[in-house]
Amino acid sequence: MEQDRQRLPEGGIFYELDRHAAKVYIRDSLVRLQTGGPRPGGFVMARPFFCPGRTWGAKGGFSLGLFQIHVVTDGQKAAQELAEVVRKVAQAGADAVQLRYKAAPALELYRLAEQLLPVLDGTSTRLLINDRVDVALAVGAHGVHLAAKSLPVDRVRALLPAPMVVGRSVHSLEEALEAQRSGADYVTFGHVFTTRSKPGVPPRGPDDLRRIVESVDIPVLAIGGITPNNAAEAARTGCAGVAVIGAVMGHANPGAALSALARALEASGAAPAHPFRWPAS
Ligand SMILES: Cc1ncc(COP(=O)(O)OP(=O)(O)O)c(N)n1
Ligand SMILES: Cc1ncsc1CCOP(=O)(O)O
Ligand SMILES: [Mg+2]
Repeated sequence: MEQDRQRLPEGGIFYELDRHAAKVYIRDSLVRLQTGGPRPGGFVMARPFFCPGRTWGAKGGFSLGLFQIHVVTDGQKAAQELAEVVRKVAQAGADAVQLRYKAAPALELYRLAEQLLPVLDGTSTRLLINDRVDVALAVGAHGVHLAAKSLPVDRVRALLPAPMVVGRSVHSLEEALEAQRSGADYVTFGHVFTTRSKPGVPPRGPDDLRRIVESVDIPVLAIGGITPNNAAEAARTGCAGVAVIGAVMGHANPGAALSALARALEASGAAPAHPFRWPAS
């Protein structure tokens, strides 16, 4: 942040930040304001590139970058193609890529993760590993996402250093409360909307998502059938963001798909009830 500073004639300092640094700065400042933490050191101005004519902040809609977008891999892509998609979504500002490849042996998952970490270098996108705590630790990922049949959250929390996050998929209020009691940093609830990943299974819907958001004190991500068309509806439940497979991994232009989701979340005018906070690494 230091290298691009200029003193303004009006007083104050102008920092030209790249897109990721700006997003992280704005988001952290807003979280601090929302949660009563120390106030940000500077006045933050954001140019609303996606919403011309709208002045953010005027009506409490200043929520740029508060919503998480986690891209979950679909386990179908070859390593080279996966790395390319990950590069694109990281450049577009994805908060996390979750490597989910349930059929892969540990070594294959490890090699994939090892290949993805340098792709994320210099971006604000974190790497999470689905289920395999050993792989997450061995490769130095930013955290682990636990499934219903994964190891218990409290045992995993005890194994991982504090900067590594532990997330857990939940499918009911009881599971969400249990995950919170056990020390999960966040939970994911779904499937919220109809999704090809769960053919024939009725979605749980945004009302159930809202009940969970209102019952726990940790961030809740929405998953299942999330697209730019329904992301705002999810955001209005107070969830902390979304996790997606198809809308991004299945898109011909994953970067553009990620940006479309981000625009839809921000344009909802909603803010997370419990914003997601990544530990300092
Ligand atoms: C962020 C996120 N949320 C939910 C899931 C789904 O979890 P899954 O790996 O399918 O595990 P269970 O549904 O069996 O608990 C995910 N992978 N990521
Ligand atoms: C892994 C998982 N868990 C609940 S829904 C889902 C799949 C989400 O995929 P999509 O974003 O394509 O609906
Ligand atoms: Mg599942």
